[in-house]
Amino acid sequence: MPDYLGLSDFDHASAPRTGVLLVNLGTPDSPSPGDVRRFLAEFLWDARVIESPRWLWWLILHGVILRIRPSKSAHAYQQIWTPQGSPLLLHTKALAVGLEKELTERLGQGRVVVGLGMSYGSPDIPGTLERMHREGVRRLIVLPLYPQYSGTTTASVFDRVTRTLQRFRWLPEFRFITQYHDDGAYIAALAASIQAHWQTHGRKHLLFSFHGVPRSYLLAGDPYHCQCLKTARLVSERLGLAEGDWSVSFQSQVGREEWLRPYTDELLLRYAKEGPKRISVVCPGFATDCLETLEEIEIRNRAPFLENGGEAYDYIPALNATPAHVQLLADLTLRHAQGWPVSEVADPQSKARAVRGGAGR
Ligand SMILES: C=CC1=C(C)c2cc3[nH]c(cc4nc(cc5[nH]c(cc1n2)c(C)c5CCC(=O)O)C(CCC(=O)O)=C4C)c(C)c3C=C
Ligand SMILES: [Fe+2]
Ligand SMILES: [Fe+2]
Repeated sequence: MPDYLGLSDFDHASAPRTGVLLVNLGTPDSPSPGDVRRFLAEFLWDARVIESPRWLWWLILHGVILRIRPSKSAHAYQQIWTPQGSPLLLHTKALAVGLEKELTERLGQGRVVVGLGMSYGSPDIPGTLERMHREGVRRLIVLPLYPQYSGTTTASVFDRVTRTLQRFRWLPEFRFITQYHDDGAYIAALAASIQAHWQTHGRKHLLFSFHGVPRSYLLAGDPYHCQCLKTARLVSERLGLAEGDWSVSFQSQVGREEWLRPYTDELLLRYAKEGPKRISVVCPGFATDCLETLEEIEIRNRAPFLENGGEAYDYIPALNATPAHVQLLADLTLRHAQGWPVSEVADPQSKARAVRGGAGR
């Protein structure tokens, strides 16, 4: 018999609340090889991330990758780990706290709950959704923190959320934000953060580096590549950049398959030798700083660039929990909540009815 999750102690006088589930990729519990291995085993087993035939991929993953990669990645994580934990988790938590505060100021105390879930690792999506359900969330907006849609990330969030909701007896109304790559406030926030960075560090050639995906996913219809290019173009236009002042590349390739090109590390080496020799790198696809920005971009790519003829290299931080980021996500969320009675209050009569006549709602 199915055992659906229900609320047998439901308080009929409680007001329905709107919930926002913020989702990010996830991160290991610690930078130890064991914890990194557990994280990679979950992440890289996701068929949205690696589309190879399951049996073949299982052999490669367990026979090769999980024997080699965890210690290499653990070393990288150790370089960016903070006393409070993983940067990705810290920034995403701060963003969730900021968003709940902002939405509470706009909608009123107790109307909205912001939960945080990670696709892989903790806090996990099922645990957070169950908590939000118990806290009275009857309308749910899921906001994956991926401005550009990709099957590898956004759709993976959808799979996890809907798999969890399939176990619920009482489903919330449900909206899912698939992307915000050309949202005006997102573009403006990126442009303002680049402008502010240049005011202190000087203006340079702007390289937009996005996380890569296998090129075969683009050819199969994933819109990610187009959305990355559009984000970069809109930010450049907003900054008033000329064509030669900016470029786009893709980072973090894994394996031997062809990924989206040009590759960030190769392009930087070419720029170091041939120019432009003064570069600012920005990574608009990452809502928060993480291993891929702090280790790969800020640390790992710097020395090869400067040792091969590059003259200046800076990394412009992600939007993280800045007020501009909180505001734009609050605007985005409320736009997607349109038509919902977010100011709905508890029905004072309903408890009496419930006590007298059973389920009186
Ligand atoms: C192997 C396939 C991978 C695909 C496809 C992929 C797509 C993808 N990833 C992000 C965002 C992040 N990825 C991060 C780490 C990371 N990514 C992969 C592999 C793929 N990503 C690996 C193996 C790792 C772990 C680190 C490593 O071993 O290199 C992170 C950072 C996590 C952290 O803890 O800080 C993010 C964020 C996007 C946006 C994306 C496709 C669009
Ligand atoms: Fe990744
Ligand atoms: Fe395209």
